[in-house]
Amino acid sequence: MIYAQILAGGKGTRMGNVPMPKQFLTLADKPILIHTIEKFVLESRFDAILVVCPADWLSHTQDLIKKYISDERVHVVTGGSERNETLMKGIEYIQENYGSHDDDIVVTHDAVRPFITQRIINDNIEAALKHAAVDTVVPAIDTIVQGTEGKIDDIPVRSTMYQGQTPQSFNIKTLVNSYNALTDAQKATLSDSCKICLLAGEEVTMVRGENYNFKITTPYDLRVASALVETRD
Ligand SMILES: Nc1ccn([C@@H]2O[C@H](COP(=O)(O)OP(=O)(O)OP(=O)(O)O)[C@@H](O)[C@H]2O)c(=O)n1
Ligand SMILES: O=P(O)(O)OC[C@@H](O)[C@@H](O)[C@@H](O)CO
Repeated sequence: MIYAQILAGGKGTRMGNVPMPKQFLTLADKPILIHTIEKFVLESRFDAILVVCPADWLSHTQDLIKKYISDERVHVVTGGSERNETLMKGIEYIQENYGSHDDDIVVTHDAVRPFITQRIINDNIEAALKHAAVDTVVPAIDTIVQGTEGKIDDIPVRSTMYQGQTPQSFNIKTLVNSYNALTDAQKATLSDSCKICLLAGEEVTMVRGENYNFKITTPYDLRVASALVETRD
């Protein structure tokens, strides 16, 4: 089975003083989350598409999906307090409702990356059918500087540096086994999901992202996203 999981369980604190978590803010004519779901329902190979949202936004999310999306594969699930807890809640839902098979894969995506393309989704599915873990990346444009307490520790060779995006896609069994093998201290250091597998010693394959597949994190990002939507319409 091939699943999609759209991670929409965050609060969007870096978006500042807005009335709702950023995934529900309007971009052009509809919520950011809906733009993202629309890209996923176009892919017919998904058996189910989970939208994992904050507990107190469950009925709002269900109402939005009723209004904008008519696809029976879409299900709304309650997320967790950390991003990877949200991911694992979605996996629990999959295993409880559809069972567990060795070749099951999941394509996970940030709800707040609405400019994902069909090419990126397709490349993730193809790669995850062959490899246990897959990340979507773009080559670093700026030089990456590593530092602590105001001083540079290292300036890695830029040609080996990438910026991680989503989707991040996994063989579900590998993901669950890797997550269960981590200590709480390791879990606390994670800023993405591919590192779950990396820390567990699994190989993680890269597929090409796009610069416009950026994450809407700050008010600046929302302005850029609004400008992009307008020029595309
Ligand atoms: N407990 C969480 C935290 C985050 N996310 C999702 O992960 C994606 C990327 O995370 P990020 O941009 O960090 O979102 P927030 O955690 O909402 O933002 P912030 O860190 O500014 O509060 C978002 O779609 C967000 O909804 C999630 O599903 N569950
Ligand atoms: O660290 P942040 O909370 O900004 O983002 C967490 C994830 O969303 C992020 O790691 C993926 O989008 C990959 O970059």
